[in-house]
Amino acid sequence: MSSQLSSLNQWVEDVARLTQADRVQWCNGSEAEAAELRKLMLASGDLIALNPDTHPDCYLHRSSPSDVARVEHLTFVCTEQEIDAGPNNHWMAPAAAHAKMDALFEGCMKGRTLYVVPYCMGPIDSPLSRCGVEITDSPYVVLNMGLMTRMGADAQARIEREGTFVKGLHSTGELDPERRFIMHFPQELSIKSYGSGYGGNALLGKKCHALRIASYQARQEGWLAEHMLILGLQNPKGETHYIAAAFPSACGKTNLAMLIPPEGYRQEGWKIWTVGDDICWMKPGEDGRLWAINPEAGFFGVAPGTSAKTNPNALEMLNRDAIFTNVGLTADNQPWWEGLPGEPAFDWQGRPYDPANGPAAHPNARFTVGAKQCASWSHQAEAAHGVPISAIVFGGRRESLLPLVLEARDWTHGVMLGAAMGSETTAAATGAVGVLRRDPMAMKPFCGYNFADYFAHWLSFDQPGVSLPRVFHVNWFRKGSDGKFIWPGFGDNLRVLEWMIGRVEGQFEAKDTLIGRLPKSGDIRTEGLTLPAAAMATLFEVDEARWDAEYQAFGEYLASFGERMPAKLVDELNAIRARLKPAADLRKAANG
Ligand SMILES: Nc1nc2c(ncn2[C@@H]2O[C@H](COP(=O)(O)OP(=O)(O)OP(=O)(O)O)[C@@H](O)[C@H]2O)c(=O)[nH]1
Ligand SMILES: O=C([O-])CC(=O)C(=O)O
Ligand SMILES: [Mn+2]
Repeated sequence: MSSQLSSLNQWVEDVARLTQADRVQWCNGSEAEAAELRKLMLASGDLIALNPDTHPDCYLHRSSPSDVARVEHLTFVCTEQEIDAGPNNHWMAPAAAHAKMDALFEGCMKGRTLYVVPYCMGPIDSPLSRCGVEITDSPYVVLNMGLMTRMGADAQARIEREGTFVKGLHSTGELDPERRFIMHFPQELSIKSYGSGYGGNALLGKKCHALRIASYQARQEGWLAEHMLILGLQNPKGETHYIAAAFPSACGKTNLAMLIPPEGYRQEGWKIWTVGDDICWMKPGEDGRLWAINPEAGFFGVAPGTSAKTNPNALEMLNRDAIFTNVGLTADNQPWWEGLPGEPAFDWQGRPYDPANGPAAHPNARFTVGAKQCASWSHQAEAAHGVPISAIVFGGRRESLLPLVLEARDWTHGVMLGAAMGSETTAAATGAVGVLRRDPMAMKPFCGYNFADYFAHWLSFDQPGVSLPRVFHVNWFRKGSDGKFIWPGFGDNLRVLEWMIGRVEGQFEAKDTLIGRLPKSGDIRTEGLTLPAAAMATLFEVDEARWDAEYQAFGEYLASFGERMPAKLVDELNAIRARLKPAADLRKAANG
């Protein structure tokens, strides 16, 4: 027996003893295994079969009402030194965290089955991929990991060959919010999660491994683990450019990744290919470009708002072999959420629908589905070497200030634009919704180490001989004085992607401004849109005084990290501020 196998076996044995599980089941990822689990869950009521005529092999799962989103206040990064986790993370000393968690795990699987779930994040034969094993007592987690990762025998074989793997230990426990913690030990490549059965808290391959642990590893090994979608944009000449985009949770990654071009663009031959919708691992290749893989094999997407109008590709892939979590039901047992036609009969908690109780679907209701069911799924998503990235896009949900699109002058400025990201909060995490918060690179909840070191890591990619992607910032969410979104968004976002790729190919000039490069009037095509007269002007308005205030706050944020913050980033910001201030004063005097 290889030593890896024995270390895996040893760990499983130790956990089985600690948790006092009734039985241990090694998962091989077969269809028979999944069918057996579904049968078990249908019998226990953990799954409800949906209408077999409209939704064959589709199921509904209802979470405990107090367990419907990620819990950032209960999520910890446990490095030896607190400063390595940084002010951007909650921290606990590893020894204290292990003691706390092991006390919770002690005897917690009595009467339950312990599932051993080996998985590979990324194509099974890719050097960019990394493996892990999740131990869980939740069959829901096993089913979801089966859809979201390359799970089972092949992954186990790679682990036995390779040696290192991330150890993730999970129990739903009693689903008591007072006994719930998500702990990360990046220096040990391990995760302990207790008391939640929900998505990002429980499917440990996703946010816990592929972002928090992987970002830490990536820094040491010279790559990047990011909260980004990856799409291929094919132009009428048949050439495909790949774009990676970071938007915070519930800010449009899945929608952009599956975009269907507006009618006129379709006729010209434009097409979007989906490589990933949530996570991107990228590394400089021998040619100096960044090459990216999607470590996931499925989609765990936000259901509400998904419709034939906003995301037809997603809707179409959800009518078979899918799991729905916390959606409503129609009278004939179809899944229902706000944004779909028809009427709900039951809400996400199984109560007869009553608008007085709020929406029928929980705002963070999700679907889980294998990626291959997506009509726009890219053949390149399985490529071991990944895809070359031409453009990196940052974006947030901002009702004012941020223009529709902005291009960075160079890599350092691009890193600054990413670091300066802010977004209004959404239902993807528990807490108030719609509050502006800083969310650098959409990684605030997911970076497994000190943001100051993270920004330095990003800056370090600018080396002689590299050809880094161009960097952009977008905002689909700017609102007019009527309180409505100005930009139509969704499919029409292609118009903005077209401009970006035009910039990459040297087809368009841009307008240099104090905050970055903006499109020249007319370069973003608006034919076929019915926009209010001044819409484009409003979308690109630059208010120097408000930018100065924004960047003053950003400067204070950077300063809050102290000495560790790279001077290069601070200098970049200060150089911009030095020009903004006089411009703001000048404008004030002119208006004055
Ligand atoms: N106005 C507007 N809303 C959008 C646009 N794209 C997405 N949305 C809305 O944003 C919400 C979330 O979109 P998703 O694409 O699921 O977000 P995500 O970034 O993939 O979310 P996570 O899975 O949580 O990481 C949905 O309610 C969408 O309808 C857009 O271009 N304009
Ligand atoms: O992690 C989750 O639960 C879902 C998700 O993609 C996010 O919140 O960004
Ligand atoms: Mn996400």
